[in-house]
Amino acid sequence: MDTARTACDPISGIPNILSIAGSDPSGGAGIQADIKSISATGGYAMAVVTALTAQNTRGVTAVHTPPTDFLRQQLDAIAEDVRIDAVKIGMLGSAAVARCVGAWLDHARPPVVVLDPVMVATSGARLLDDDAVRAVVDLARRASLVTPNIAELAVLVGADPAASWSAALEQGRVLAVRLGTRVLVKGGHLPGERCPDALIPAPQDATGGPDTVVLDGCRVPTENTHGTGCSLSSAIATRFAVTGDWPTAVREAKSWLEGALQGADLLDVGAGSGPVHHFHAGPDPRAHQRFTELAWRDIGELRRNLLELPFLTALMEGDLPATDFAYYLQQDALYLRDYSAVLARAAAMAPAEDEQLFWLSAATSCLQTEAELHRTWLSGKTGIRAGEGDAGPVTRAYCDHLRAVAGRGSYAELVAAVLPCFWLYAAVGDHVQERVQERVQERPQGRPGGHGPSGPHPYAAWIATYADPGFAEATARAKQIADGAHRRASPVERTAMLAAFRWSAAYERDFFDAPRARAAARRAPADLREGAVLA
Ligand SMILES: Nc1ncnc2c1ncn2[C@@H]1O[C@H](COP(=O)(O)OP(=O)(O)OP(=O)(O)O)[C@@H](O)[C@H]1O
Ligand SMILES: Cc1ncc(CO)c(N)n1
Repeated sequence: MDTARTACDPISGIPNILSIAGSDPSGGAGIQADIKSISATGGYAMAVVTALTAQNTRGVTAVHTPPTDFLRQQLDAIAEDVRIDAVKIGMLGSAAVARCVGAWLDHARPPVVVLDPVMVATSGARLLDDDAVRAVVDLARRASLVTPNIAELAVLVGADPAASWSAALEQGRVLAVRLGTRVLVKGGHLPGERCPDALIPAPQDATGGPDTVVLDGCRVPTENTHGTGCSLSSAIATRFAVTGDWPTAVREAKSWLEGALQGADLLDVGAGSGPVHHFHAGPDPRAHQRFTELAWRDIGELRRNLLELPFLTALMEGDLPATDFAYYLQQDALYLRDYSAVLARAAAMAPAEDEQLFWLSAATSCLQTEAELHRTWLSGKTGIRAGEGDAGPVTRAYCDHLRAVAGRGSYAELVAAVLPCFWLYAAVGDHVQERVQERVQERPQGRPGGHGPSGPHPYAAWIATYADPGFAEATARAKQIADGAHRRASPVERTAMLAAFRWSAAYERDFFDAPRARAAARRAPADLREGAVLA
């Protein structure tokens, strides 16, 4: 399976996770646990049933396995319609079922597969035929990650169960080599105060790649551990689909499971080993994540594109055509007037006086900056002439987007929409400052236009404006306000916040590219074919 992928990028920010597993009607393990785990850790859960168990917290009394034809029909029905971001596989029960799932994986090729090689329930009941072990090994070779417990690890390497953590790690390394895939060794069944897990890289990763990552954890004093393995593997699949990084996914899933174990005794389900509390953290895991972290990660690629734009490179080099610079400044002045109005609207919607004051003062600063742009840069003194006075297509689209969110969005959504103008501008400023500082020190400010290779940097004075500490402070405060609004927001609002942020970030990038796009459009030859519309 593909392992070097990045996090999925669905519009909603919610990946689609498919569990292929057995049913536990008592709800603590199997697909029932998977659906709860996936939902609790930020995924959209789907489930294909391999087998039905008659089971409670004390044990399994019967297993019914529907025909594999029907299993394949369930799998195909999903794959034909839904984008699958990750698959988690649990109880397979028999060799025929394992082979059927293997054939479907070869056909559907989902990007990520986490295999929990379920053999025995926490209660001690067997959940896999003896002759099915080979078929599970075959399946495990197609997985991105395999998560056996101590007993399953021993069966898979054909040895006695490890009695110590170091013996378990050794068996994990043997298994990773045998399967050619990464393995999570779980310490849940070893004695001791600690409950460590270890992520062992696939052999091909290990050469120059990451080393084994040990994730320590404290043992939660509870008897209610039914379904921990199912819950953990589903949470890892989900967090990997969100973050694109295995150690991060395991760390986040393990920390979430620790909370679920801590909450387990609050539930009152059965007389045996009861289930963990999947929703100990509330219904939406994003409530516990910072918006700024989610959003910044979300626009990672866009940020890289932005910093590589020819406009910025030329600005730093000092060979940006003066006309492009003038166009940028003039569009910025037009933008700031609208942006100020939108910030004033955020002030009007703010739930508390300190936030109201912050947005009002930001709105005022925008108008002052706009006036300053005209006075200092666009007045003719600098040799820059403001071209025609209309808003260009990017300015227009960006302002329309902001005004639309201000008109129909919530406060949280509006805060997310105005944030990239602070944050990305500050990021561009840091980047440009860093790159040109040395050169600017050597060659003090000069005027745009005619500078020789040894002359002063023509944009030094402009670049110096990026270093404004007041702006950095305002950016930090805007981020803080966005995080607070996200904590208080509903799940639907949180999704809208991310979308609004993403759109604004894309317009920020396009804004810096607009002078080049405009110049390129001007240079494009007219279409003189018959029937073409002449401008
Ligand atoms: N009492 C506990 N306190 C903290 N973490 C635990 C505890 N018991 C298990 N874990 C953790 O739960 C996860 C699942 O481990 P475990 O070895 O119990 O899986 P499993 O045996 O496959 O589970 P299942 O009960 O579903 O068969 C691991 O991350 C492990 O470290
Ligand atoms: C259906 C099912 N799958 C997995 C396990 C392992 O906990 C279980 N007890 N039941």
